[in-house]
Amino acid sequence: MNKSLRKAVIAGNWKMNKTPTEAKELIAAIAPLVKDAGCDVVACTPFVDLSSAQEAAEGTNIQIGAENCHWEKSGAYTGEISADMLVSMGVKIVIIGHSERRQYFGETDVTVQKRVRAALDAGMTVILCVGETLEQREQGITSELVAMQTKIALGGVSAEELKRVVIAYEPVWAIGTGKTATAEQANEVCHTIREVICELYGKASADGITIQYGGSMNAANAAELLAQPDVDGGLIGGASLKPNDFAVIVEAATKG
Ligand SMILES: O=C(CO)COP(=O)(O)O
Repeated sequence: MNKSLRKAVIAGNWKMNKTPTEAKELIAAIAPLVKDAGCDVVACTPFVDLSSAQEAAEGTNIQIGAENCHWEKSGAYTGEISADMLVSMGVKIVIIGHSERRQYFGETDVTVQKRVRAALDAGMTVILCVGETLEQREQGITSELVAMQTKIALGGVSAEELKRVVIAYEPVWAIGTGKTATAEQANEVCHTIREVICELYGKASADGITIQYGGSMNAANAAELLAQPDVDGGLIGGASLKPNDFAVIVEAATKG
């Protein structure tokens, strides 16, 4: 299907950056630069920044999202935040399964699946992250690995629910390293993910799902990555903290 019929989504992942006051300033700086965006624009912020970011985003086309959520609705889970809590404050988008969660906080494919379930049950849209390490790429198992991560994460997700899932392909070796996948590498894996979706849900779902690339996407390389036929957007770390760079990426998605 023609890529232009799919929704392009550029999402910032602020990671553990910015205080609430700084969040407000950053959203205020980004908003005028992206107001004419021809794609969805999202900023996923630390939990403590959500309120101030939402306040600053009011009346703009920027949607505010979270970076994680727990799979239970409530309970004895010290330090955790549930999807219902996010929804109660008007947050409708959440990143699940980011490689930094997998790498540093014991996230597994199974816990990713549980979090996806909880977020969808709460009515949220999920940005599901998958991607291989350098070692896995060198072993030649990228396709199998990414297919497996995708299949497990989406276990039990219906075709209807899938409409609220965006998949972000983020090669671990390209995150925060300045090392970007080539446009061909990015497209190849995004295409593989689309084939997995086709296998699981059929062609209409595969044609309709938004698949992002993430990993050192910046103002200089965004246009080439976003022009690829299977790359429908980006999940942006470092460059999402720089208003002008982020705006250039949004502009590239509008054209791509
Ligand atoms: O992890 C990422 C987005 O989720 C990518 O981070 P960088 O853009 O800083 O490489």
